[in-house]
Amino acid sequence: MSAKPSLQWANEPFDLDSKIYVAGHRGMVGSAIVRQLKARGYRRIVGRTHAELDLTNQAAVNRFFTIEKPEQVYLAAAKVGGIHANNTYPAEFIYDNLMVQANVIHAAHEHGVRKLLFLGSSCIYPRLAPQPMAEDALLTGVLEPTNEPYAVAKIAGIKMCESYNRQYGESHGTDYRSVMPTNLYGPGDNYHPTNSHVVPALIRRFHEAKLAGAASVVIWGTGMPKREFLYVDDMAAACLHVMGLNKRDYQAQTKPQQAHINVGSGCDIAIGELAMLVKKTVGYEGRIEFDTDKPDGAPRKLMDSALLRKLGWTPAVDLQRGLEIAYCDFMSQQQVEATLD
Ligand SMILES: NC(=O)C1=CN([C@@H]2O[C@H](COP(=O)(O)OP(=O)(O)OC[C@H]3O[C@@H](n4cnc5c(N)ncnc54)[C@H](OP(=O)(O)O)[C@@H]3O)[C@@H](O)[C@H]2O)C=CC1
Ligand SMILES: C[C@H]1O[C@H](OP(=O)(O)OP(=O)(O)OC[C@H]2O[C@@H](n3cnc4c(=O)[nH]c(N)nc43)[C@H](O)[C@@H]2O)[C@@H](O)[C@@H](O)C1=O
Repeated sequence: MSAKPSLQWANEPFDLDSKIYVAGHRGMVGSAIVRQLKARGYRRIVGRTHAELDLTNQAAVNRFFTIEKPEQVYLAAAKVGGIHANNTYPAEFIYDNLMVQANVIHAAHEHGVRKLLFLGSSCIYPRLAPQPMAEDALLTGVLEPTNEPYAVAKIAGIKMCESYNRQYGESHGTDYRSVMPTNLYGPGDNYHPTNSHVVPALIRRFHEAKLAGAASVVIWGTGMPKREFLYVDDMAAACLHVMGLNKRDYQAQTKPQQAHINVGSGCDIAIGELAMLVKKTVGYEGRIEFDTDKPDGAPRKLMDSALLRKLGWTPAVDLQRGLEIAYCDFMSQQQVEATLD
């Protein structure tokens, strides 16, 4: 076994022998976090699939922590979906997310985990928050109704991290942080035709229209809302960056007790323009139509990620390049599915 570096406890994430639990390690973000951890030489990464460990089951989560004894936790497991899924299954979105995060965060505390990273979402901010949305916009207004249950669960997750830091920071060294990702996309995304987010949904729809020779493709809503997109490997790099920040440096930049920090690309784009970009990436030549009976959701969700930039993180993959990689990923998933048929 290699010797542990003689760093202060706040730098423990750099101990490559530290045992790290990535909850949701097969999801889009969780698998990207695992790729980054492995690339940086971390040797002891543990994960469980949903079938192996249902994180809504408190007793099972406690058993897992007792057996595995992780030293750090990345909490990337959640009930996730786009505007239609959030609007159609609100009970599942609030129940599953509250249970998963309450069980994992509390079990982490009970089992002596000092470093935990919780993944929230940009939808925690009010529907009409001033743009770009800074961290202190939290709890200043009314939420977007299509995803309010999910947003309320995510706000509870942030407040759990802050509360455990407040109560146990001094006595136990508890240092739980939260990152608020903007809309993400990339390898490992969910390409479901209706329950997915806009980027994977449009990749599938334009691809299928190209194959079918369809004259037009329908985009939900007016095409006017603006969204900020971030490539998933940039998100994973941000997660490791935030986990690795020295506690003193982190707290010097954030407000007392504030545990959440925004992660965005800094650029947003109207959904109509995004549709044009995906159309070009896929090579579809027909028309685009808009179904205005479908919800638009929030008019704009651009995050102010200045804090994280100041702390040394910058994204590397722009939207055009990211969409090309995502389309290749979709094609390879299609090939795997065809092989399994
Ligand atoms: N995708 C996006 O655009 C955004 C995502 N986020 C947040 O990022 C995080 C990761 O999202 P993403 O990777 O996209 O989501 P995915 O749906 O790709 O992955 C979610 C993971 O959670 C696991 N999971 C869900 N429910 C349970 C459960 N009850 N027990 C055990 N495991 C469970 C799934 O396991 P299995 O695969 O085994 O079913 C899956 O691995 C989430 O917290 C999400 O809210 C935030 C903003 C935007
Ligand atoms: C990440 C974020 O994701 C969800 O919020 P959202 O930002 O509204 O995400 P979305 O990707 O589903 O939609 C973005 C925009 O795109 C439009 N749109 C057009 N055509 C399709 C389409 O075919 N599918 C989808 N999903 N949207 C479409 C759609 O009408 C909307 O205007 C949250 O519920 C919550 O989960 C959350 O945190």
